[in-house]
Amino acid sequence: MGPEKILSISDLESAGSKKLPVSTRDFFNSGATTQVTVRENSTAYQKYRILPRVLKDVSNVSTKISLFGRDIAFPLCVSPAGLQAMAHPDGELATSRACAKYGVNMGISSYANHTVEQITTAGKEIGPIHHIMQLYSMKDREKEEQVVRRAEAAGCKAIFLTADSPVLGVRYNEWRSGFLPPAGLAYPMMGKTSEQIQQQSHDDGFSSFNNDSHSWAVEIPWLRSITKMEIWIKGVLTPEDVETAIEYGCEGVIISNHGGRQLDETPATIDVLPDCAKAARGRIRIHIDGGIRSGTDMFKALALGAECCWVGRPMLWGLAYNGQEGVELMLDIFYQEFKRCMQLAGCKSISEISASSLGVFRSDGPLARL
Ligand SMILES: Cc1cc2nc3c(=O)[nH]c(=O)nc-3n(C[C@H](O)[C@H](O)[C@H](O)COP(=O)(O)O)c2cc1C
Ligand SMILES: CC(C)CC(=O)C(=O)O
Repeated sequence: MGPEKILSISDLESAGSKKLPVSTRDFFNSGATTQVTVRENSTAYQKYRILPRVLKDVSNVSTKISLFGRDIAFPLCVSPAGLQAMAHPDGELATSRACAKYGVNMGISSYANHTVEQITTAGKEIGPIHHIMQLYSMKDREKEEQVVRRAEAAGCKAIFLTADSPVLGVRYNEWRSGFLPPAGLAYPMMGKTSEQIQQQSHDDGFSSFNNDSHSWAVEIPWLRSITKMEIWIKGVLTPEDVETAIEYGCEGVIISNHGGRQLDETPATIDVLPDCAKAARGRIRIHIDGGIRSGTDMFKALALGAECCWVGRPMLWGLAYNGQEGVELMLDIFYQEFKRCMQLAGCKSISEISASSLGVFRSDGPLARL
């Protein structure tokens, strides 16, 4: 595909973004207001440095972790992101096939351009894969219940309840470039078309169907009453909310600020991860997304207490670059970098990655141990 050499996720970002019209590129790549959080999600990783242990036998490294009762190839999955047909006509089908080929799991957005049945089938035709279904609390409870029931029937293992989006973030870049969901696209899980979404007010758009009076006390018991799937909360940034998720019996949380697309000036997810992991004390699964762009970022997130990393935009760049093959390339870059990082840091298995592998820069002083 083209003369470019795509070696890193940053190379893929350039090559994939180049293929997109400006308004689509802005919709995918940018975030809320001044985009402090979008930037910091990635740059915050530079506070941390890896302290390798040397002269260790790393000839047989295992990168596997177990998730939803099955080993996945390495601790990276693809976050639920809507409108993947805008990046490539095959959209979520291509993503699902690439994830299955690579042995990792995939999140399906409620605003996918294909149905949950089509997406899960596309992946399973290639190889073993688990999917999770992302859900917004909706004003239309019947519709919400339908999404949950279809996801469960299609074999999804968990609901990721997106808790950070009672209303949409303030997205100047998108609004300046006049982004509108493209005519002709459908959102079959929501039973909507782009044309119907375009009729909502400009700053509500997609989120006009979300329930802004949602609450822990209503949503979680209701979900439990209608499904046996695991319930995870996506969009947690504080130890307090980790504790609440435990109280409500949730199986996991995604430490996430929605890739900086919702509330700007929330902290980088890597910066709140240690406190959240400490609060969890092993009572709930802690995963993370936002700004993860390399194998060393993944290593740092695991060292600071995450069990698994999820990525959104890198998948969209891969799709835009070359459909399914582009997403496979994205996964391959992360896998090779992560495995090589483990070997060079002297870690033979995931359980050997810990805070003792990291140093941190505090103010202007020398590198400090964690
Ligand atoms: C274009 C786009 C669409 C997204 N759509 C959804 C969505 O429908 N539901 C959701 O919970 N998160 C959505 N997200 C957020 C991702 O699930 C994820 O939290 C975020 O992309 C992670 O940050 P990263 O892109 O820096 O890896 C979307 C993100 C992007 C970039
Ligand atoms: C379907 C949209 C609400 C997706 C999006 O822009 C987001 O979740 O950030």
